[in-house]
Amino acid sequence: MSKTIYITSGKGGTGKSTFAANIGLTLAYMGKRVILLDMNMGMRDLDLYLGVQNEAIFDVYDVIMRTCEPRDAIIHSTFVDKLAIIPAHQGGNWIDISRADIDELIEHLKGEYDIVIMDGAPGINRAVDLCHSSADEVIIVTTPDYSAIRDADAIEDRLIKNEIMNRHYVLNRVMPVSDDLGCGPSLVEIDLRFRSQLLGVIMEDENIRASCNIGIPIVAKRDTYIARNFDKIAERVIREIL
Ligand SMILES: Nc1ncnc2c1ncn2[C@@H]1O[C@H](COP(=O)(O)OP(=O)(O)OP(=O)(O)O)[C@@H](O)[C@H]1O
Repeated sequence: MSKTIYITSGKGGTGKSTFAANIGLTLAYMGKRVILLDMNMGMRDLDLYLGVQNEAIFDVYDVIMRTCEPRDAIIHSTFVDKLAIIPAHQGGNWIDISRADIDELIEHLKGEYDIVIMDGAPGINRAVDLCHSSADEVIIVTTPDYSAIRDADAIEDRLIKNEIMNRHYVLNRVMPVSDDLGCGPSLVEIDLRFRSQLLGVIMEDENIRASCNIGIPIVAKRDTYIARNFDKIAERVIREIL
């Protein structure tokens, strides 16, 4: 059965799009048919991270506004044929979009893909409310900073209020030294605070930042510790979410 995952965060820049691109590609390498929807209207990055920015003609907003058919906006990844993406609009207006519009698009895509991954906007806003209600599962991406965790708490509160019970979180940009220096919360402290299940931990790594800049997701390099870590996270997605 096909599933929809919504990726969100409290604070901006925690690594949602980086995570979406890499987990999407990893799941596609594992044989799943995956489509990534960039729902961060006006702030699109996912097409850049997958190196398809020059192929984008139509986008999610065009599909929802019926300017084009979904197939016209779908871009196929060059890394593996089971991965596709619909980019976000550079402008667009969430006021024009209803929950029914998003549900209709997702239902259509679920007919052709095993997993629909929505890469969302940070913070609490109309976009988040509309998208997370249409998802089977929400993944919160946070960094191990007190500010990011406090903002992630606020997102969790909102999800709980809206009765979104299927929730995981990913801890991204972890630097081992911060524990030793006592200048950040420990992983145990963070896990105790979350009311969602831990899906995975990703280290701060310059190679991840560089891979975003060149449009080649880091997991495309299969023989790295980062690709092996994403394999483990993807196996957990398959076991606990799909
Ligand atoms: N584990 C990591 N190690 C190093 N750099 C990272 C890591 N994860 C993400 N980054 C970098 O952090 C920056 C922000 O990442 P990204 O765009 O994925 O965040 P985002 O949460 O989607 O942002 P926004 O809230 O604006 O949508 C990018 O430059 C990315 O390369």
